[in-house]
Amino acid sequence: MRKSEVSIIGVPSDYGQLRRGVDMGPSAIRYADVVERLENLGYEIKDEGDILVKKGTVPSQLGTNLKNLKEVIEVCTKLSVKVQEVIDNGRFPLVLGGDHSIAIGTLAGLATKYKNLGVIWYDAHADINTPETSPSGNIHGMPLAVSLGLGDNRLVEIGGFAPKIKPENIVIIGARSVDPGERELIKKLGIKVYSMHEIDRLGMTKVIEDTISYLKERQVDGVHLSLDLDGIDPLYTPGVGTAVPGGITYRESHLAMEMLEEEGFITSAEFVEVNPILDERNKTADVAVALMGSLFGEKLV
Ligand SMILES: NC(=[NH2+])NCCC[C@H](N)C(=O)O
Ligand SMILES: [Mn+2]
Ligand SMILES: [Mn+2]
Repeated sequence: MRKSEVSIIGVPSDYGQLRRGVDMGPSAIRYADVVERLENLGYEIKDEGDILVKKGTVPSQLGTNLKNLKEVIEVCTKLSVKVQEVIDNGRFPLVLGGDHSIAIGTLAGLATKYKNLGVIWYDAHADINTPETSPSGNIHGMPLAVSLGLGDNRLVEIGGFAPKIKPENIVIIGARSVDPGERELIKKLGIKVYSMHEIDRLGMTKVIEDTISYLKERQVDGVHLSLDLDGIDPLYTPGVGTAVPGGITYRESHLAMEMLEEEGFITSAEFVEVNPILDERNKTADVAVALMGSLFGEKLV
């Protein structure tokens, strides 16, 4: 990790999907002692509090099939400004979700600072649906597409410019539930995917080694880790809204985080989709914080 000053940004939004409770993710992660965990590793932690997310609004679709579009735009716009501010202050942004739609805001903020940003998308899903291909209308299934400049213009134009990222700078790890339209787009754009098949065949060590050299070849000027807790097998992280069996193990995930830390090129991170209502005794938030420990250099000896 390059920076020793870390800012935690909570984003208590559940507007990107329809299962209530994921808005309590930031509280659950704080309750799992994220601040203490990282402080013990020698980091200077500033909890920036939560982005203001208006609750109890009447859901508006603004004439599309996208659910809660207006709310998602509001949240992501505020988040993008906050992320920029944190980077301007020379700090590492650590974003706590919230559902995965918030990545639209995180990436919009990052893209104002990094012109050739690499993105590691650790997830059971590809989250690269457009309004045309989405089976659900849920915006948490769309953040990669939006950040590539595809989809509803009001999302694409958040921050006033598009696209935020390049297809060749994305690596998806852990995919095992990909919609037909997403598959087509991934092929068309040539996006690098390590699905569960490749993780099984190559092993996580090789997957992360290859990911690192792939992104280095692209000469990225920063690497954002977007970690959806549903990338991990629901045995370990049951508290997620769209669980898919057959996922990455707890050990493999720690290994991945440790290897990324050793390389030292992760420049921002977000941990999303922790839903305490669906969880068992805060298990999923505990895993999230344990993985953050490894990502920030926790070692046994
Ligand atoms: N971030 C997530 N958990 N995304 C799940 C997306 C599920 C499905 N592909 C959809 O578009 O609705
Ligand atoms: Mn997912
Ligand atoms: Mn996701």
